Amino acid sequence: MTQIKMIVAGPRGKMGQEALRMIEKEDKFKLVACIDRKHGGSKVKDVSGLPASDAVIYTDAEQCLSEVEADVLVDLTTPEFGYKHTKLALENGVRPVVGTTGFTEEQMVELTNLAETKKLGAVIAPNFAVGAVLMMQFSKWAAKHFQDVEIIEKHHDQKLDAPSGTAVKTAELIKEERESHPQGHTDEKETLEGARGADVDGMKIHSVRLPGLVAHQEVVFGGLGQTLTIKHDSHHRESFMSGVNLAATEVMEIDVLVYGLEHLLD
Ligand SMILES: NC(=O)c1ccc[n+]([C@@H]2O[C@H](COP(=O)([O-])OP(=O)(O)OC[C@H]3O[C@@H](n4cnc5c(N)ncnc54)[C@H](O)[C@@H]3O)[C@@H](O)[C@H]2O)c1
Ligand SMILES: O=C(O)C1=N[C@H](C(=O)O)CCC1
Repeated sequence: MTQIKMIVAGPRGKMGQEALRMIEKEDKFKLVACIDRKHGGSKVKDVSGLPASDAVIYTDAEQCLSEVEADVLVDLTTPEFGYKHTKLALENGVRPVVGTTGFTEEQMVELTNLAETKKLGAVIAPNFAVGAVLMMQFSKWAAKHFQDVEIIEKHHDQKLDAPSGTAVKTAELIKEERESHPQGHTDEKETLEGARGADVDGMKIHSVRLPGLVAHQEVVFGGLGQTLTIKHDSHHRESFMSGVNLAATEVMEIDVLVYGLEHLLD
């Protein structure tokens, strides 16, 4: 069996550690290197808490992606470095699988064009949990029948970006079905700035950040005499790993960038 050779960026992070455990368990994957801010030149197995792998850690992403023979980069870092790593991967013929959220629209367009030029598969998925992908798809469907909606996303308090990538993607999917219009009372005034949340075409997004949370979202639709709430909870980061596994496998079969795991699910 030909193994898929993987680089993981952000191996000591909450998601990075889960990804290393998932890769270690799967015969079809082989960890060949990691990109980290620390421990350059060390082996993964020499860093406390990481699996027993001989893969070498690089602090220079460009050096790693140009020197190491790899098929896939899994990026689980920060918006700033995730973008840089994804671009470097594509420039060096490595297929990116990106969980990092918070990319701008301009960055998404640039990366999509770069993948097309290079004829390389790439996956950028704001949420790798299958339940969250279904929650987003159900919300798109519900938006055909309910025009008024608010999104409440709740995450742990170490998250850098707001709103979450999942909330942004959910709003984009709903926009495909919902006529742009203001919601709430026409004379509505905020007496405390931000009280009504962020605005996307009149629909509102509210971001909650608290210790104890992992990743949660409620999409609340309102109609005459009824509401519909579509809710998903990730209680553990293991919930994302079947999606990372699927993306790292399927990215080898495509030659364009896809945004969202739904493009790879049956
Ligand atoms: N798509 C999904 O399903 C999903 C799920 C969870 C988290 N996320 C996203 O994944 C990212 C990581 O989340 P997390 O909870 O693991 O965060 P985290 O803060 O626990 O981990 C981030 C890691 O990135 C490392 N890092 C930062 N800059 C780096 C650089 N230049 N080179 C290499 N490593 C670098 C940090 O040292 C840290 O270990 C975030 O953007 C988050 O929004 C996505
Ligand atoms: O922990 C995070 O950060 C998460 N971010 C994703 C997002 O921004 O949508 C979703 C899963 C967890």
